[in-house]
Amino acid sequence: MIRVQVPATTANMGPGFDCVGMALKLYNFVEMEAIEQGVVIDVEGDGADKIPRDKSNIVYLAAERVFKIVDRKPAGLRIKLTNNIPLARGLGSSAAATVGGLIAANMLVGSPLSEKELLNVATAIEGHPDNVAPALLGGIVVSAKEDDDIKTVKIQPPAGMKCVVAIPDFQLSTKAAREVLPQNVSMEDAVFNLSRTAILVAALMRGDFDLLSIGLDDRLHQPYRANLIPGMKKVFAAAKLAGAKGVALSGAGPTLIGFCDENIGLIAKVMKDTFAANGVRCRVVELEPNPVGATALEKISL
Ligand SMILES: Nc1ncnc2c1ncn2[C@@H]1O[C@H](COP(=O)(O)OP(=O)(O)OP(=O)(O)O)[C@@H](O)[C@H]1O
Ligand SMILES: N[C@@H](CCO)C(=O)O
Repeated sequence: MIRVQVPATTANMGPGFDCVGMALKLYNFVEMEAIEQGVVIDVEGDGADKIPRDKSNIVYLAAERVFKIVDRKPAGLRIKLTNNIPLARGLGSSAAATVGGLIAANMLVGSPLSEKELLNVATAIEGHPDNVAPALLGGIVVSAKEDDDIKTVKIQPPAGMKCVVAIPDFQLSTKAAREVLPQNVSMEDAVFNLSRTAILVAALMRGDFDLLSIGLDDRLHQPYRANLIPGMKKVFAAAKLAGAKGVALSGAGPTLIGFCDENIGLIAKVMKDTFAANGVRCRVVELEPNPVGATALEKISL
């Protein structure tokens, strides 16, 4: 039986749309074993009542992808999912499921695929690398797609960086949050995001939290998604007033994330209160950046 732990991730980090993401210390677990026949899927935890237990399950689909690539397949498969990452909230639940399925299936057939190959397959499944790369590699990962090959640069999260996430009680699928984005953007907005992404990466590498305020600014996706998340701009403003060094939409939302080095309790409170004042109930959780990516916890040969 294979057991894999996969971290949650916060993608984009403001301007780094589809190319920057960071792993967080919150985990899903994927267990997988070969059985004599059939497909058995058990799900516990977040979304257990919503996640399919048949061959449309994305963990199963990821496993099938590996079996097809390596042309080796167990007769039957048992999968158990234990989920702590909230579903469709912007914390990389689908990336964790995909990465967990790929790693477990690869191990089940003797690990023929390298980490790099798994990353390329994971990105092909997800459509963009910003969640799957940090889910697999840990830390903060900047990714660039070169055809089907993903180039990555991993940055260790700066010492002392803390995160607070405000997770609304409604779901927002990535698909829906991408449908509101424009097909084209102006040169001015493109340059705005280029400069902010460069500053973001410099700030993270230097551990310069004061640069985060400008480095998390974005014009490519957050302004368009604001209408889907009541109170988003007000929560951003309140968190900054309370001491957050920067704030962003986590992934495709609706979760909002604040970055700080102090005052985390106050920032968490104002984010929750400001969401509530705008009619959104949310759960606020303090989460640390995670230097470590997906990890195989044990491999037991039966
Ligand atoms: N553990 C899981 N097992 C099977 N399917 C899952 C699992 N976790 C998520 N999913 C599927 O992925 C969907 C959510 O993916 P989506 O990309 O919309 O959001 P997200 O990954 O949580 O957020 P984001 O990509 O913005 O960080 C769920 O509705 C479900 O269909
Ligand atoms: N970069 C993606 C992350 C969510 O999957 C987006 O913002 O749509």
